[in-house]
Amino acid sequence: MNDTNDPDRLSRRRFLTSTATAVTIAATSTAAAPHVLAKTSGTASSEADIIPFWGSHQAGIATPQQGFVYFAAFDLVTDKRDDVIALLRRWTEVSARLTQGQTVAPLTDDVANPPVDSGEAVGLTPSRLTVTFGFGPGLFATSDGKDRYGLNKHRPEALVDLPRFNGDQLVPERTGGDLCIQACSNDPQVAFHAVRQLARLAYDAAKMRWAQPGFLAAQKDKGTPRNLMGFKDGTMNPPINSSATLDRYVWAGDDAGWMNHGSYLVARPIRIALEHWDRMKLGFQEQVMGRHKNTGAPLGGKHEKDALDLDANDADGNPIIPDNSHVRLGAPTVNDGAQILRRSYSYDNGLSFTAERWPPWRQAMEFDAGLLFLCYQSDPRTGFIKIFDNMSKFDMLNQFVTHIGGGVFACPPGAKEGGYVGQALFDIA
Ligand SMILES: C=CC1=C(C)c2cc3[nH]c(cc4nc(cc5[nH]c(cc1n2)c(C)c5CCC(=O)O)C(CCC(=O)O)=C4C)c(C)c3C=C
Ligand SMILES: [Fe+2]
Repeated sequence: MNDTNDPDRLSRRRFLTSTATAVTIAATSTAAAPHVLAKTSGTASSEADIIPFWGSHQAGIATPQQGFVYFAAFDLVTDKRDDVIALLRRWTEVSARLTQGQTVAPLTDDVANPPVDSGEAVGLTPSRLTVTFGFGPGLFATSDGKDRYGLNKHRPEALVDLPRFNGDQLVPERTGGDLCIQACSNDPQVAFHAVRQLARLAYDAAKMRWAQPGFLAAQKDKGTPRNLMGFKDGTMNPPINSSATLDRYVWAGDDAGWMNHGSYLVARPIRIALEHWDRMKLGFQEQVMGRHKNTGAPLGGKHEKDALDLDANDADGNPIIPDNSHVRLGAPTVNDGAQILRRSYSYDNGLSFTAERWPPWRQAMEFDAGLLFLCYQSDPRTGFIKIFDNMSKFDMLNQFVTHIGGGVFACPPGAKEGGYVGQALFDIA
């Protein structure tokens, strides 16, 4: 297809000319939102619907979790460093607009060209849209002895390739990626729209590799949301309103060079054998998790926020919170103090044919559903890897869950207005 007939190229040209003048975004409210908002309605963007895009940290990490995510990983298909820079600039400018409730570029009446924006978010509020970018190991790789983008020596030490964990069944088509985008919003159509526009604007520089939408139901009492296993999930997350805690466990520090104020994301789609889980007795489900299902309290406790008593034994001398329960294996005290900021979403991909691995060895269409596990940390070696190494070997939960893909990504610091996400990396290199 020649340049004149390729609609993507035409809209790229129009996009580049229109954004040269169009993008000036004012900083807006920083008002804190309650955890997981219900979907908002109305057409006018109010300050409460807008999360500032520009800032020292990228939004979407220590931001109160929105109701929906659309996560996508991309492969870079260009061999030119300048194309990567242009892509990141374009993605940054457009994301800043979308998070303010604007279209990709001002809409026009030009009927001779594809629209500059696909349009499904027109009339919707941004609903606290955040767009968060990450860089996978492939951005820093060498290929055929050639440093792909001249970034090899700037690959952060913390951006390690994840080891193969016990039980991993990673599908290549749902694993890895040179770049990733996590779009979160209280409106699923807004989150989808954001990734759709950015994927389109990647043109010949990057192609989508895998994607996963997810949801997180708001509780009526604004309490901790429940995952598809029916348990409150997120109770013991480090508090996002404590900057000292975030500095310690989530943000990369002064010694991280261009990643200072950034964070590392580990993303893992985890399929849950819901049909199998639903046949388990309530008492056993609670032993697996180490918490009561109804209240979310740790076994032996009464209230959700009660501290785990890992030393408490029952009358027979057995630990009340079992040795191989999920929460014991995740607790900081058994992981040299390790903590991660979990930002996971349930997912539902419909049904798929499944041959069960347990009696009565049913073969049937089953829910292809689970948890898109997303966690942020200052260093995956002392965060996810430290905790999950043990979990993957001993956790009773492993009878019900399978890690089927994922990746690790360095999420750079936030961009200054007029700059682009990841600029500090390209400016030094
Ligand atoms: C480090 C990796 C972890 C994976 C993978 C993981 C998967 C996973 N978790 C749940 C449900 C719950 N997790 C809970 C607590 C919890 N989970 C992890 C880590 C991983 N989970 C940690 C570090 C913790 C906190 C432990 C603690 O400090 O007590 C809970 C309990 C409530 C809570 O604190 O959030 C639930 C429920 C599922 C279903 C799942 C995979 C599908
Ligand atoms: Fe967990």
